[in-house]
Amino acid sequence: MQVKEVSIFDHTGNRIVTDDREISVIAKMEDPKIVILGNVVSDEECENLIQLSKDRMDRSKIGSSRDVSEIRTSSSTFIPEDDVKARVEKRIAQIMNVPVEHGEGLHMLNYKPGQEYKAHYDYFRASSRAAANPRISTLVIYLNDVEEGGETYFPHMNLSVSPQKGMAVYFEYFYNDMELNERTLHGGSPVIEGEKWAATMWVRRKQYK
Ligand SMILES: O=C(O)CCC(=O)C(=O)O
Ligand SMILES: [Fe+2]
Repeated sequence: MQVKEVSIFDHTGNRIVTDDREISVIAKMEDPKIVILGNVVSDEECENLIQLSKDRMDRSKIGSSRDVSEIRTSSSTFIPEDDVKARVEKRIAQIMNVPVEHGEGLHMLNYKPGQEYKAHYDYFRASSRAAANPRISTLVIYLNDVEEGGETYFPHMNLSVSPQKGMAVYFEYFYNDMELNERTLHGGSPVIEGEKWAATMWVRRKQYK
């Protein structure tokens, strides 16, 4: 008999009650656990997070050595310390069921039409230095509605999640069965019309900050 792997995401029911907000569980998949969540952040928080990072993204473009990677064509930045960021990160920690110090901090992504994040794993290679404190789970929060494209897709699961303002997708990849981890291959498909703003939280097994 196969023993079921343990998930960190052990919430039951249709709602996750955090200190300051009720998150709704829209859909859930097992092996690997992938959960679609609603009402994760308010419209105002979405706008605040975008505002906080907008200038930084713009600034990063002024630098001449802007990395052009075929894997990730979006622009990105870690958000500076701020009350809204702290509040949202605390809530995320409760949703992801890990101490806030295990999180890497909200990472903002902005995709313009044609920009994408090709299929990848969020976990580190076992041989990498970072693997001493591995990533174990991810939450991608959508901060705006995208007219067309920009889905988060999981090719091995035949699953694609449409970006909707305030919603999020959770997945984890610390399983003993490596095949389950490999199923979390995912990407952000190209934005076709409009633009996409998202915030990612990658979580480590041990304290990170
Ligand atoms: O933009 C997305 O939908 C995916 C983002 C992602 O995979 C990441 O930030 O690691
Ligand atoms: Fe990713």
